[in-house]
Amino acid sequence: MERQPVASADPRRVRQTRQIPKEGALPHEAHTHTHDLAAEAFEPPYPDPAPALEAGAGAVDQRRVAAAVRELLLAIGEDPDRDGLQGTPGRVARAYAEMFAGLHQDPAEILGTTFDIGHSEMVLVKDIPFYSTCEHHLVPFHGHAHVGYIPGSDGMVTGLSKLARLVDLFARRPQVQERLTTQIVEAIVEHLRPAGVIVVIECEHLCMSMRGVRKPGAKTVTSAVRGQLRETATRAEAMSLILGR
Ligand SMILES: Nc1nc2c(ncn2[C@@H]2O[C@H](COP(=O)(O)OP(=O)(O)OP(=O)(O)O)[C@@H](O)[C@H]2O)c(=O)[nH]1
Ligand SMILES: [Zn+2]
Repeated sequence: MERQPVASADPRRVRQTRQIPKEGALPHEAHTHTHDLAAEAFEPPYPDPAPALEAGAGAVDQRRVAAAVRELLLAIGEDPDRDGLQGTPGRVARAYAEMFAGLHQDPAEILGTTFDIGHSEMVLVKDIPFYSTCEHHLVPFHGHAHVGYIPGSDGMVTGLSKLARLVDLFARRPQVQERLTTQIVEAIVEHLRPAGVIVVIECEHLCMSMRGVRKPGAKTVTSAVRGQLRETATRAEAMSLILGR
């Protein structure tokens, strides 16, 4: 399979990697390297840039991510050259390419598939699982999205899977839950021109569970509503469908 081009590495990073001080280095850094650290940072196993799993992944500079992860490991007092960590910068780079692919995707491409079936009642896809990354701590937040809309007067609907793809597109970015919620709503308003839209998101934020305030299980619920779904009766119908498990 043909690999996606990866943006060229920033030469400043190469120099920076070369200048890792040896004097005063931690004990694990004391052993002699028989090869250039910079070259090592850009060769397999760090990184072996992943083929783009999906649109957008190829636009993440995996070589630069790998070099940064190597620095991060050194900064926390680890030895990036020990068994077990040698492939880690490359792995993280490949994972980040996937986790942040949404930065480089266009919602218009997802919502371009529409069908004129003359449907004018609410369509709701609920319990869409997703994983995102908290932009404050770069740890995951995850949960479920519920996406509903009432088609516009032209009766145009989109494919059901496209609503789930739209959630992933915005989730695969450094995010806060509130922005994730409104971006999904705004994309549907812009591209489907519906009569109404509702998005409800329920999440657990690992930055609140595993560190900091340490409240595992606490759920954050956000909603964004536009058009006819702001009206009391239609909103209540949508909420009862969402909450009815
Ligand atoms: N509104 C909002 N806040 C978030 C989200 N994700 C994380 N946060 C919060 O961002 C805040 C960052 O607060 P800071 O005081 O700058 O960072 P901190 O010292 O690490 O805060 P603590 O998490 O309380 O330890 C925290 O209260 C997080 O709970 C989100 O999606 N939306
Ligand atoms: Zn956080």
